[in-house]
Amino acid sequence: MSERRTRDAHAQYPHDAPRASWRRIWDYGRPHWKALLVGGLLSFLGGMTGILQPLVAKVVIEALGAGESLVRPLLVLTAAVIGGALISAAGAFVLERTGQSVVLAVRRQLVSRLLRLRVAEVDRLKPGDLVSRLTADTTLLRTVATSGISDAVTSSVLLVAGIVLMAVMDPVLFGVTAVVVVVAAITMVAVLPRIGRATEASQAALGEMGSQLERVFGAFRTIKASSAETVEARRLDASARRAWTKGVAQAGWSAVAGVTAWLSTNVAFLVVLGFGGARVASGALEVSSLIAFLLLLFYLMEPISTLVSAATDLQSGLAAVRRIDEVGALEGEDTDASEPHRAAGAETLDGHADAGVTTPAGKVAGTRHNGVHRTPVPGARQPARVSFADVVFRYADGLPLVHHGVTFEAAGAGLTALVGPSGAGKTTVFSLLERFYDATGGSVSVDGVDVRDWPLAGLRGAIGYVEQDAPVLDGTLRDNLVLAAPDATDTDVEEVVGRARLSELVGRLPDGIDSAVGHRGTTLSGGERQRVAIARALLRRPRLLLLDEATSQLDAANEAALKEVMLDAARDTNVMVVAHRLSTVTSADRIVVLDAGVVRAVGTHEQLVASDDLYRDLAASQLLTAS
Ligand SMILES: Nc1ncnc2c1ncn2[C@@H]1O[C@H](COP(=O)(O)OP(=O)(O)OP(=O)(O)O)[C@@H](O)[C@H]1O
Repeated sequence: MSERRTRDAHAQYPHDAPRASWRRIWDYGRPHWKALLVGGLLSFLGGMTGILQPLVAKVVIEALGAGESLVRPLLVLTAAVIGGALISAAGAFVLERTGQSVVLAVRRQLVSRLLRLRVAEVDRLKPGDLVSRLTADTTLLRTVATSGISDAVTSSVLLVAGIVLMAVMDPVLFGVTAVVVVVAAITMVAVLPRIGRATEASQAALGEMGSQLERVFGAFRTIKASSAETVEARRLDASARRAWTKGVAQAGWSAVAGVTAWLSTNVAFLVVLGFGGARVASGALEVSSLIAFLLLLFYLMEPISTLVSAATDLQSGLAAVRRIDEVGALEGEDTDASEPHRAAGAETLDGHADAGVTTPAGKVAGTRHNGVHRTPVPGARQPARVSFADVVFRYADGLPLVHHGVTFEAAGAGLTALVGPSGAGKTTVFSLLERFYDATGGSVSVDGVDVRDWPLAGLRGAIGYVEQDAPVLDGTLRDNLVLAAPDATDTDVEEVVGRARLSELVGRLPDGIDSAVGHRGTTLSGGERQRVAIARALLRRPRLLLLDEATSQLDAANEAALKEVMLDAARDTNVMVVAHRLSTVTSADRIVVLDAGVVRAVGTHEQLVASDDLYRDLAASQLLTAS
């Protein structure tokens, strides 16, 4: 059951995601190799002082037997103990600091990657799971990519040094020890991969819990209103239990690894004591040599247990790396989308009135897009020309077609309304223009150039988009307004606040435009959120303004006022609206009637009332007649 769940979680990610390997963990540590080397060396030196102690102890015992002064060897021993502790502590700090740096670097990479994912990818993934990959999985990497690596290396070196010393000291006793250690090593090889698998399943269960939480808090009021707290708590509890079960399995296997290491050294200790004792009794071995051998074995316990926990951590790290790399294998957008808004605006504000001079990807002759952003020319802003030519589209393989060959033009300034029944594919038209998705067939073009040939930043910089549910982000009202136009001046903001009829709201809020609006704008009404979203889009001074049901929650007075704003904007901007309320669109310059993924008619309100049955029915159902 849980195996299946883990597989389900992976099924959303590409199958060609790289399999994590030890080398992959090293990839994370490599940029910090100098710090790793210093930290590793310090830890190694600290460990070496420990391993030298049996040799010094041998000297002390021999000095005791010979009646010599113990002061010197004891001073050396004390210096070795204190010095070793200090050196080990310094090494641990350097490694821990490096670990934090590794996590920071991975988180930065992941954040940048996540924000550049294609909308299509994010639409099908669970945000809670992505968040857990960014937080919990990167945290797992912290110790692994640094102290994990250095512990594995230093403990191995110490172990080898100890083994050589033991073999030199007494080959017979070493042979006895080796038998025990080999048995333990075989057990380890069987146990360690299970720790990795259990960790991965446990992390996946955590991610699932994050998704459930995100689901609950995304619709908290609905859950309350549906009295669904208990049911939802049960679902969350089930995820928590799965995480617990996997965590316990991981702890169980780690315990097996730990006890194997402990038993092997202790059994070896006892065997050496018995066997060595007999050899001392028979006169084949000096007492001091037996004590030194036993002490050496004793001191090797630490590198052995460190090696085991490093191997355990590395297995957990592999699990984390697999989950992080799965995000890396998701499809991202063209990197140019990260260009600053100003740069994007500069290009698009130049104005591309003439066909052929627009050069989004340098494909069309004329003014080349060569990375030099010309200063915007006031008044030179030209409305965008939009054209859909036989566009065929489905959201994903296996899903039905949404557009079956959509063709229409919306060229230049003016108001174009997309109307039609629910599910006809109106919002999808906007998603294709913004390149959230790419057409399966046909061509979507802006200014005569296929949107796929535009630099993304340039394309999106030309568009102001108000989504259907007018999202408002946590932050202040000002943060929300300048989101798409960070360089807007106070005067610009004030002007747009007035145009979007937000002045009264700003006057009422305790800190005016700098008041916090709460998570998802919960302190605002639905209509206020829509006006904020419209103001945000207007502030960008777009050449193409897309409004998806942008006035659906406004009262009559505000709707009428924003209709004026829309018509005003349409004088020098290509404004496209999706509206169910035909009152919003009667004055549109052109109305495109979409039905079941095809354009069935284009015309003005009067023309369509006269010529198109579906439009006439839509108009009649809203008590509208041609004026
Ligand atoms: N992300 C998506 N993944 C899969 N299918 C989707 C996705 N978004 C929309 N659809 C489907 O595509 C079809 C068209 O959706 P679209 O949102 O474009 O319709 P619409 O005309 O805007 O509808 P409405 O007026 O109800 O908003 C619908 O059948 C919808 O279920």
